[in-house]
Amino acid sequence: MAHCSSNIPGPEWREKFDIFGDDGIFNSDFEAWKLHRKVARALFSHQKFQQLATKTMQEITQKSLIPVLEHVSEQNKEFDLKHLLNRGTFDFACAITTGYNPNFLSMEQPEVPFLKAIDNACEAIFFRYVFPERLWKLQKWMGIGKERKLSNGWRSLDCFWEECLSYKREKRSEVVATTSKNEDEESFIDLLECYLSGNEVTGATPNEKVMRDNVIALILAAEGTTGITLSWFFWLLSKNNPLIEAKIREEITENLPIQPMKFTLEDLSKLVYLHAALCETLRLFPPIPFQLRKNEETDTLPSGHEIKMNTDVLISIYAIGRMRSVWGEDCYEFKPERWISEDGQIKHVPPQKFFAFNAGPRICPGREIGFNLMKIIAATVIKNYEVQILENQGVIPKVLDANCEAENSVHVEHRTHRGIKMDEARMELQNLVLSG
Ligand code: HEM
Repeated sequence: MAHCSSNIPGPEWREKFDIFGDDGIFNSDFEAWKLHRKVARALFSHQKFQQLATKTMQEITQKSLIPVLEHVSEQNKEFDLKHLLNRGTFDFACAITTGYNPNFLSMEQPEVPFLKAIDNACEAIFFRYVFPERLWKLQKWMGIGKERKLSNGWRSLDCFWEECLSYKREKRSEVVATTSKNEDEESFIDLLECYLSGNEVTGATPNEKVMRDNVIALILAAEGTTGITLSWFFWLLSKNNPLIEAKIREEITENLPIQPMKFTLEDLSKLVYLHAALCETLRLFPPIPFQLRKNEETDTLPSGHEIKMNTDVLISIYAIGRMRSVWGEDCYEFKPERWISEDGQIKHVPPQKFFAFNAGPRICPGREIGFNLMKIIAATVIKNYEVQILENQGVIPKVLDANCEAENSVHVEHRTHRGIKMDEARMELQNLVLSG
């Protein structure tokens, strides 16, 4: 197989995902990307960052999630779980990135323009892929349709960034002014703190655009993935055999302390069955359902297909998770057992097969943090509550409506279940879309 540079997003990707900025890890290539990648890895493995992540996870479950769930369960109220989980994971992502927990997961449920902006942006970006370039560029120029929503979303992201930066600067000047530093704050670092203090993790303070783009990228990377995976997880549990939920509950009872619900990372590592159920959720509903890459040189795929230079290669992660040839005849079934080896541990599945975290040089560096966060939230909910999904509401992944009426597939969240069980031929086709 010839040299393949398909880990490079390329200029078209950057143009379509412009809202996330040219100067962050998501949209950069080559040397610039290598530098951002090095920073991300150094930060995620830093002890003080990991302490911040663990402390934040505990705080969000104790001070925000449990009070809200107590309230709704006492009142026997129906509520939007996805909404709640997105807020919790957003608070988490914001705290580890900027040191600021906006407390959007609270009884008050304040408006979150950032989340709305992201939703609108994703809709508009999808539209940019589905419709001819000239059409969306015209809309952009005229400031109408989805492009208008996108530019409003852009303003919300920038406002949010300004808020985080002012908060951080104020905090830092308070610390300098009082000289009596708060022990807790002194012992943790977040990305913005590293940038502003010129910490060895990030090096000399970069310009504001680099900070903005990477802070937004990290918030998106952590929030947009974990919140939605947890929503699918609870939905799959309620739709499938109640024995799976019972098994998870039993595992939690056996391995986690009773009160208070304070888990260590070691406790979490004992939750093998829960881990397996989360992997199974990610296989069936990967929160990043496709990847687009640009080929720098003419290349040959393992299937024998030749792809010409500068070809867009669209890889459907969603389809790979549902192929019989990859996962077997039972590929549509929700079976945590497929992830557990004979000695009761999680099986190693190569990333080329389990693609939810990507594979190769751009593989997700936040996988462990993501699993820990999801395990804490899932364990807290399952141990204390029973989640019942309301009947008669269709649920379908937003960007994957098989019939692909663009308006509906992006606007409508609750619909009949059509489109999820697509046949394999269609999957194979979706798996590789080549355009010259
Ligand atoms: C369910 C959890 C998660 C899933 C399924 C997931 C999946 C992915 C995928 C598929 C990519 C590749 C995107 C691309 O190249 O287009 C990615 C990249 C990335 N993820 Fe995650 N992610 C998760 C959680 C997290 C968390 C919690 C963090 C941070 C704390 C994180 C940080 C990142 C970063 C920084 C990148 C960019 C890496 C690069 O371009 O080199 N992720 N993730």
